[in-house]
Amino acid sequence: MKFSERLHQKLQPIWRQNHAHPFVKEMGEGTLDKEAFRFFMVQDYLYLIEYSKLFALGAVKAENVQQMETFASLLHSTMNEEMALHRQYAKKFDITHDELENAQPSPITLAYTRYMLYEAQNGTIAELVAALLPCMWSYWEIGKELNEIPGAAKHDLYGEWIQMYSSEEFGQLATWCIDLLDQAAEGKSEPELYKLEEIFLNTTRYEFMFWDMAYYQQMWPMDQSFDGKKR
Ligand SMILES: Cc1ncc(CO)c(N)n1
Repeated sequence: MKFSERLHQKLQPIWRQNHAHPFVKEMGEGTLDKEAFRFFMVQDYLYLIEYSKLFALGAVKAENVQQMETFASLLHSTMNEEMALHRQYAKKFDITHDELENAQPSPITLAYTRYMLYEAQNGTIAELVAALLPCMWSYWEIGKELNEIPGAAKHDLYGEWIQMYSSEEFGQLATWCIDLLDQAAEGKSEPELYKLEEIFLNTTRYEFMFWDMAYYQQMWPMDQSFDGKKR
């Protein structure tokens, strides 16, 4: 069995909780609070900036030119295609360039991105990919699942999101990451594979917390007087 299949099987119960999160469900039904989605889009934009750096680090740690090309393509697609979706939504929501530039990460955005960056910077290429794979893979699965709901992909607000993440292009990126992990896990010992599982589990957990953070629009609890603007 491929390592990715083993992970997928083992973590099914936790994986399912991500799909069942009210944010995801309500996006599919078209009933999600607009403000929660706006909050999500801003935080996800900040998330993707840091996430892109994992691909850059992947290119540095790549073990051959072909892997390097894959990471370069992933970096390019994330910054130019996936983030284009966020810029488009920003226009729809009247989120100005200034607001996006000055936006501050929520505690979960900060914790999640820094955790991934820590593993990417300090770990092997396999650990780097284990950290980023749940992101790509779960969004692709969620996109496809929501796309099955009649009318969901045509929804005024959430339709474009569903179209993006259920697209073949996005599926291709997710497949590349799955293949990268299977390649990198080849020949590894059980303790090393266990470490990969642990990282994959942690970012899967963070995925759930990211939905939760957006659904409840959670920022820091006590510093409303600090607006975070760069002066
Ligand atoms: C939090 C999060 N996870 C995964 C993706 C998919 O790239 C995303 N855009 N945001």
